[in-house]
Amino acid sequence: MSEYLKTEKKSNILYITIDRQKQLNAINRSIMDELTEIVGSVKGLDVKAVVLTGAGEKAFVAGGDINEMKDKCASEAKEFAENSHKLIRAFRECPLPVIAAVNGYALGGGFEIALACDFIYASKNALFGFPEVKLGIIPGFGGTQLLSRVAGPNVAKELIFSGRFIKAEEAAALGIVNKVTEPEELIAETEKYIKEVAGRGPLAVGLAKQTIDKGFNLSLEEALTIEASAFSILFSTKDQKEGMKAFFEKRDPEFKGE
Ligand SMILES: C/C=C/C(=O)SCCNC(=O)CCNC(=O)[C@H](O)C(C)(C)COP(=O)(O)OP(=O)(O)OC[C@H]1O[C@@H](n2cnc3c(N)ncnc32)[C@H](O)[C@@H]1OP(=O)(O)O
Repeated sequence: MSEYLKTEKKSNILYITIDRQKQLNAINRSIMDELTEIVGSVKGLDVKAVVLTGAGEKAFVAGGDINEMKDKCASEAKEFAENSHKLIRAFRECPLPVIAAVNGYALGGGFEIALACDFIYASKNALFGFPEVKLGIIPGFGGTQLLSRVAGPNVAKELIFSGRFIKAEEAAALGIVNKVTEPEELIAETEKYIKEVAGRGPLAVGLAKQTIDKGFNLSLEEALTIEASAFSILFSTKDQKEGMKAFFEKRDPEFKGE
């Protein structure tokens, strides 16, 4: 594994920490590829959620590695951007909730990988922005599309055209961040949420994620078809029988993910 990626399994959670603090956790190609591989292989692990975070207090990720990008020609840049999109797909296909716990700078590619997660919890000291236009480029790890989908094209245009940084509270007001915490409470608050989800039916959580993501860009009619199909699949699981039985027996369900 890359010296810049740390993984730890703790209380039902897989923590992935980007740890390249001298460069404010800027991500290069090998970090991106390994991150994609790790997220793509969580299925076999006995965990309920994935938390992606940055080491240290200063940055989540201060962007794609500018040093690595500076001499690329157009075709190399295209390949680089397309490769990074594999990470977005890996996050989407992961059957578990993937939460970005953002501390400090989440800029450019860092903001993009946070947006590629299911949602973002951020500490008060987090700063989000797309400074790419200051470098003469645009976001290329999916940011133009992901931010538009999360906060609307008008917000995406305002932030991307200017390269302006926004604080966690403003990002929350725009619907980009789900929760703002004190810096020292970021991980504890994220864990509190995951503890809540851990008691729910894992197949239901995974299918809810897929249904929301798949349906989001379709017409309402097409999306409702996907929902009906996912809903019906759950009725052939033991978890559904257990969940409803437990309701009438006035006890907590014991889901097995079957
Ligand atoms: C498709 C994706 C595209 C992209 O993501 S493009 C990149 C988008 N991100 C940026 O443009 C942000 C670049 N970084 C900054 O503007 C600044 O940093 C900060 C405002 C985040 C922090 O400033 P300060 O506190 O003064 O720290 P410092 O001395 O600039 O940074 C510490 C070291 O970290 C390196 N570094 C920071 N960000 C990146 C990066 N994105 N790529 C490569 N290196 C980076 C610096 O160069 C420096 O290194 P040294 O100590 O050797 O001078």
